[in-house]
Amino acid sequence: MTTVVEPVDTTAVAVRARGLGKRYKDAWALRGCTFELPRGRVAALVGANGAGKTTLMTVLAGLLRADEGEAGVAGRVAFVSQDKPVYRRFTVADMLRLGARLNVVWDEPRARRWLDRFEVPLDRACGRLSGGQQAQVAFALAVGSRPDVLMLDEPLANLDPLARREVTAELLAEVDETGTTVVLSTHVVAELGGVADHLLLLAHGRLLAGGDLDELLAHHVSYTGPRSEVPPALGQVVEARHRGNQSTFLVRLPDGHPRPVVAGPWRERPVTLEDYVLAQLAATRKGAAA
Ligand SMILES: Nc1ncnc2c1ncn2[C@@H]1O[C@H](COP(=O)(O)OP(=O)(O)OP(=O)(O)O)[C@@H](O)[C@H]1O
Repeated sequence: MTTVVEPVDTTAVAVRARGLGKRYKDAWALRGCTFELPRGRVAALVGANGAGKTTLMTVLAGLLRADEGEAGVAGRVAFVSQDKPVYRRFTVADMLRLGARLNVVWDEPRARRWLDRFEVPLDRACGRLSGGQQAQVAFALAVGSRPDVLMLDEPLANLDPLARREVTAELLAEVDETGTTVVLSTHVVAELGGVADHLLLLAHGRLLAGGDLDELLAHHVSYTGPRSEVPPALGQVVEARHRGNQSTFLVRLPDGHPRPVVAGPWRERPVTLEDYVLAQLAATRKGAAA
């Protein structure tokens, strides 16, 4: 089977995958992956360990050949891998010079601004920087290359809580300023609220859910009430939790029905990204064990 990673020619779509699959020897790490990511979005790529996130990003970035299906990316891609490679003997300033030589497009002030923002010393050898500072060098090189699509594999790992918040804020500023599309894989789902506006959820190499985050969350609701085997309204139960006399259900509302109104003692609350992702991950883990 042939796999093509080719430029996407529509103006609205930044990344497209059609039936994308990748296997390592006989084991499929990614299978039947189909989605379109509109331009200018920040997509959270989430899934359990081994779900296929790194494989998907590496294939989309054109660094790994897929075994089936097609992938397309509009424009230039920058990919910051999980290990955030920097040359240990090079100073940060050397890395900037390298960025200028290796990239077709290079925006030095943009890269320097990122390093200044996170107080990374330009004259220090990368091997003498902390893990978080090395990550900042890798991000600075990526944003300096002015990509159309920026792929970040676990950008928040190694960063302290304040740096995590600041990095996500900077990424949003990048998107606003340049229209860059961002795909970021992460396990730190709680910190993506207000950052990601699109979700790609992988489980066992398959795309379990994908699409506009607001739309997806608006189709789900959480009910808490007296212990019960069933929720108080129609819908597909994504997750049921029972503790003592209390039950909590995360429910996907049926399409084409008006939103149900539930009466006391049941309480209804909107579903957050973290609720949704944790419920989906728990469901796939139970499914796998069954
Ligand atoms: N080079 C490789 N050779 C063989 N199998 C691999 C290789 N790389 C990944 N895999 C397997 O492919 C599957 C998907 O791995 P991948 O690294 O894409 O997952 P991930 O979602 O990024 O995981 P994590 O959250 O732990 O980083 C896993 O089962 C993994 O063991």
